[in-house]
Amino acid sequence: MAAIQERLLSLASLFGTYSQAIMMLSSTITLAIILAVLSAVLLTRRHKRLRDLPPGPPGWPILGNLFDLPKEYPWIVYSNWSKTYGDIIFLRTVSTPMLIVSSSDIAFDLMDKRSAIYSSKEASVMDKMTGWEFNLGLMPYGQRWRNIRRKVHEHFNRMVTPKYHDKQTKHIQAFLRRCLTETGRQFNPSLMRQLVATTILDVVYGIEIESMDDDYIKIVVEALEVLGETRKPGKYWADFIPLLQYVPQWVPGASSVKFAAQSRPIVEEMVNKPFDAVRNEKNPNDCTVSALLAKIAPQPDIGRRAEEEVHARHAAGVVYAAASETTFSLLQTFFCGMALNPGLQQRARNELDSVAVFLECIRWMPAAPLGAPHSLSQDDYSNGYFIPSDTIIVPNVWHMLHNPEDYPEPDMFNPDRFMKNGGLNPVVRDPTTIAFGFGRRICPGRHFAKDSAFLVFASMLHVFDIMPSIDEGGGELDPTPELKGSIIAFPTPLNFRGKPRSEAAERLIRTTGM
Ligand code: HEM
Repeated sequence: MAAIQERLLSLASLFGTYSQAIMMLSSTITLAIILAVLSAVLLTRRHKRLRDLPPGPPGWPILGNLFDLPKEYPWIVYSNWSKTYGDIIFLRTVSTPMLIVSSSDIAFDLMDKRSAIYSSKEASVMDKMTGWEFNLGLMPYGQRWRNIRRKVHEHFNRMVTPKYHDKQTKHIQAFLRRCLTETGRQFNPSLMRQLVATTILDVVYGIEIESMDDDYIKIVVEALEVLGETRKPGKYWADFIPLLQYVPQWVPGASSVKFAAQSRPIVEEMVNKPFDAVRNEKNPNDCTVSALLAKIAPQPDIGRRAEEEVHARHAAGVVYAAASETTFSLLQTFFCGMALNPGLQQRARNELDSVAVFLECIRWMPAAPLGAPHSLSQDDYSNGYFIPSDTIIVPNVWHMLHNPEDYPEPDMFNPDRFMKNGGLNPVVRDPTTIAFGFGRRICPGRHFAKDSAFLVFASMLHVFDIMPSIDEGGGELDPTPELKGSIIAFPTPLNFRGKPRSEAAERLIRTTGM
């Protein structure tokens, strides 16, 4: 009897296992079918979405458009591509999708109106390796960005910047005196770099320097060269194959690692050296950093205070870096434009005309011809095209500012395009709404940059005539420049010189602000 019971039990258990197995099998099959259908649907949708990508050069398997990326004048190459592919061009470099936007309307639609999802940024592998990751302009959208941005905004918003006019004017007067020694055949552009660097060092760190050879100027120029170098398309492979960042320096071809190891100390010095000089000073001069530190000091929580100090360090560092070469480029453009248009200089002394001159300088040779890329944080559609999450959005600012529909004869330097009946023409698109970036990431230093430009324009034109430079035989050189560079671009060559307008003007320069 027991044996029968045992057989029955084992049969039952066998039957149970079998039925469980059947159930498991059938549920696995069902799951597999569901998964298969789901993935087929997803694949079809994905495929459809990939079919919906904006047009662009075809590229290679895996590497995508890596070899299509232009090494020189990318804004012109992208501008030419837009004639074939339209206002939005899709590219892919290995795994990074990129969208080149050539229309200002689309740029506003994406980065301004949809700024909730188009405001992030992503530091590249090379940015991280070279120490540039601290830069607000490369920081993902989030709390850290918000905190540092707030610090920059507090010290450079429209209401605050007039308080810097005295410092700006003092440095312009010193610049004009230095210009008196340089009124030969050709203007020395390093005088302008010195003006910009001394002003921003004084405003941000309260540090006053006299010579162009000063370390403080060298480090910012060199650190920005590092940034420009890493932006050269296809130059450092670690950006496309991140594993390369772990290759030891001695391995042949480890150029990304070698370059980063040389560059990092330069970038760190730019951020730390002037900041520590203020921090270690018992009675620092009135400046952005001393104000930031004074605000942090009462914070009781040590951890919070340390974090705030790092943010202050990075806020000051990014202003120092972001203001220097951009403003230098803008001033060079002004001098080229003036040398090309001697007749305009008399009029440009008038306030409204000087606004038109400023707008035309910003438009004609934009200091950041490809703006600064934004990153899209979720899938999106634009103009019927699919734009995948994490796409890098590159506004072709140069193309937008050279669009003949908005700006007829765009290659001409012609401030009159902004004037009508003795006033500013409201119909002409304001180039500052494009050249200073978009949406939540718009340049927070634009008011300071504008003030710097107006003060230099007015002071220079008051006492100097700007004219084409002359060669050894006394012949005039053509001051028409072309725009060259990378993340920041400059008019080149600089064929202009300055000459005091009169003896009285020269006396004024020598005696003012001494
Ligand atoms: C002619 C002068 C200047 C030009 C053309 C310029 C242009 C730009 C552009 C195109 C951006 C990127 C905006 C975007 O991502 O959409 C930017 C960002 C920035 N600029 Fe400027 N800029 C100039 C001067 C300055 C000055 C004088 C300062 C500081 C006082 C400054 C501080 C910054 C900072 C901190 C950012 C990063 C903002 C962020 O990502 O939130 N810039 N600038």
